[in-house]
Amino acid sequence: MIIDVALGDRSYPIHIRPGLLGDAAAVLAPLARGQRLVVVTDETVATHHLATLAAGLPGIRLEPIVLPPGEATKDWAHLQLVVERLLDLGVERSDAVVALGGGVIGDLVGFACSMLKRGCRFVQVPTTLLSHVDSSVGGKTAINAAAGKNLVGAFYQPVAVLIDPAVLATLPRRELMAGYAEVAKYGLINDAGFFAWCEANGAAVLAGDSDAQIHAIAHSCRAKAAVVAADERETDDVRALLNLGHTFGHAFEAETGFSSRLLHGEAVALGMVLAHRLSARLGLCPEGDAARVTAHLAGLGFATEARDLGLDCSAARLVDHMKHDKKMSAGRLAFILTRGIGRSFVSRDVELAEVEAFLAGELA
Ligand SMILES: O=C(O)C(=O)C[C@@H](O)[C@H](O)[C@H](O)COP(=O)(O)O
Repeated sequence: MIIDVALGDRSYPIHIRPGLLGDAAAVLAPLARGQRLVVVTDETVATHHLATLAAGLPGIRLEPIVLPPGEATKDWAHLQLVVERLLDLGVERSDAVVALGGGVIGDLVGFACSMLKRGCRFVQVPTTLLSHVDSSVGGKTAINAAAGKNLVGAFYQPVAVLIDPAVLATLPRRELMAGYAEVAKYGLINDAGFFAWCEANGAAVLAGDSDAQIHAIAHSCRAKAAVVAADERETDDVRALLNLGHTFGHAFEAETGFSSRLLHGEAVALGMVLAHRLSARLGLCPEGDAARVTAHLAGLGFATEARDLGLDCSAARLVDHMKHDKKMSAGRLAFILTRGIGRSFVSRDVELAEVEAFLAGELA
């Protein structure tokens, strides 16, 4: 299956097929210069998948750059390391660097490629559910800064995305769940029918049912491709909807120091619950819809209560993190709220004092 991300002369295909990782020559061989491909990955992914990728590319020499796994790798030091290695390897603008891994690798490598010689090509080969359905598509590349998540980066599109859903078989359940939060997000943003599908099939996705996983991936990629085609650089209040749950989520992640104590998807799941509850408190969203979101995510095992995270922080401190949000403009935060399931919108009317009072109640 191929889904197009329609962006004029920067359009690219998302290929989705079980087994694709070990059979990628049709897409990757034409991108190899001098029968060589530079692949940036992490230690865990290299163990599981590098040999499979190589086996499907006979006659092509893979030049791996292997980084430590985890969110901490998405920093200045590793960005510099990747850029310097790519320069040492003589990567040219027309070369295509392969980003093999989850969101950390995809975001970091995409950003490195955006600046290498003012831009070389790159291919996303995502290996987690989260990167299949979200971070590999749309060209948001970034590293984290001391002030917050993804605060330094560029919009920079890959030339292709290769998704092999079979790789999910080796993904720990916790990582699968983190990705599932972003799947459910597409239903909550603007597709109540898909959220109903998630309620019926979410457990199957997490149990490894391949038909359910492929449906979830393909539906999510189509949804994200449509949003990105409509508002590539988040200027028209369309792409910003993909940040549903992220304003709360990024604040929680900042509070844990972007550690594995709280995965991005776990933070987003809780953030989506809170966005619905805050919307209900503001009289925008039916209480029943907020309760339905909580029930679905809690039923799958997500933490849906901020107080259960065991964070030793005040509501004021979380709101301070939110002040670094990229959606701040003229001192006001663009917050993704909702009028109900599938009815999210961008609001600039939310007072941070109101958010703080709401969070204080959630943390108590
Ligand atoms: O692609 C986008 O646009 C998104 O907002 C998708 C998000 O799910 C993703 O986590 C993104 O990296 C967050 O972006 P940020 O700009 O809020 O840091």
